[in-house]
Amino acid sequence: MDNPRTVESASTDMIGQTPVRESSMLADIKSLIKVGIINSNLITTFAGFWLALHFTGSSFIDHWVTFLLTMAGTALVIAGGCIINNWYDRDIDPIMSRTKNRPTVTGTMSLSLIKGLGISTSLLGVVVLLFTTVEAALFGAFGWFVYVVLYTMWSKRRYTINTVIGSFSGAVPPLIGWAAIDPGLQLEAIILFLIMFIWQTPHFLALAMKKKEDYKAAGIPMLPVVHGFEMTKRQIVIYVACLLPLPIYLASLGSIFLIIAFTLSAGWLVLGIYGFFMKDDYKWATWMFVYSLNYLTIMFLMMVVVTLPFPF
Ligand code: HEM
Ligand SMILES: CC(C)=CCC/C(C)=C/CC/C(C)=C/COP(=O)(O)OP(=O)(O)O
Repeated sequence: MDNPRTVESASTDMIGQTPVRESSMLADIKSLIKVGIINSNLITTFAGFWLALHFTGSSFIDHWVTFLLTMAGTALVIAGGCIINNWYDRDIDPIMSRTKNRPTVTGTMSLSLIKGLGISTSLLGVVVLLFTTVEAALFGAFGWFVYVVLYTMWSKRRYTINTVIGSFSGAVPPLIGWAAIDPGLQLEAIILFLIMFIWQTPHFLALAMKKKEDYKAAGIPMLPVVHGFEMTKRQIVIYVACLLPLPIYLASLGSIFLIIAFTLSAGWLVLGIYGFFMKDDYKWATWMFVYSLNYLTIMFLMMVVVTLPFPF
């Protein structure tokens, strides 16, 4: 599994000195597991879990242990995948300003410890999910395999469709949450998967535009590096437009949700099209990236809010 372009050890620098970095172990761990991405993925996992309760007429109180196992198991599987992703990318992360302070680069944690942590955390996560349903554990293992093997080790460094491949993994957490309650899934579960699958490309391509020079220096064939900004902006707008009709399939969540969902999607599309008239592509890409995070949070939290049992 070793990466041929591996830095033998990040624990010492060129003259054998261990680089010292003013950062706590906690900061290193948070950076290693990509805590920001985990937190957001747990929102979509919980939305899947909650809507499965809603559509099967089950009560949260009767499933609070399953809830804890689902959230813990999913967090562990994603954390394990992110740790191994960082371990594998230790040769390119020093080149990119965004990733050069990770412990896999600075050497504040040993690479063997990081590799062991990644494998054990991943395995623990799948085992914990097995205590919910086998299907939830299988979805977790699938998402891990796509992220670590098909995205990180295979497509990320070779093809511009790496983002599409990675999107299969990022769209899995809502299915983990749903399958923990209802292993057979329902149409609504597939719609959650599709929203996440489509959302990730504009989310990431906006970031890839901002970090184009970093990715170019690291030799990563992200779309803006290979095909430039105009093609990337067109792809972003097409993907955002594809999000527009999806809430129709969640009409059973009621008119308040539909109005909010359409407004969110239409707003993102208008901002996307505005990008063809803006002079500052970097400012536009920043707006699109920030909008993507708010879109995700509001959309999935609203799915829970509109299905809360009243009175609370
Ligand atoms: C193809 C799939 C995806 C790619 C390539 C991708 C890529 C990235 C990258 C490179 C960053 C910057 C992280 C950093 O600078 O450390 C980021 C940030 C972020 N991503 Fe994504 N991401 C993807 C999917 C997702 C998914 C599925 C979620 C949540 C459900 C998500 C949520 C976030 C959040 C919340 C941030 C900002 C917080 C942070 O920087 O830690 N991403 N993404
Ligand atoms: C069940 C399961 C494991 C789901 C995966 C959820 C998840 C981590 C989604 C994000 C996918 C992704 C491609 C992140 C960016 O990695 P990157 O290597 O491009 O980011 P980097 O450059 O910041 O390291």
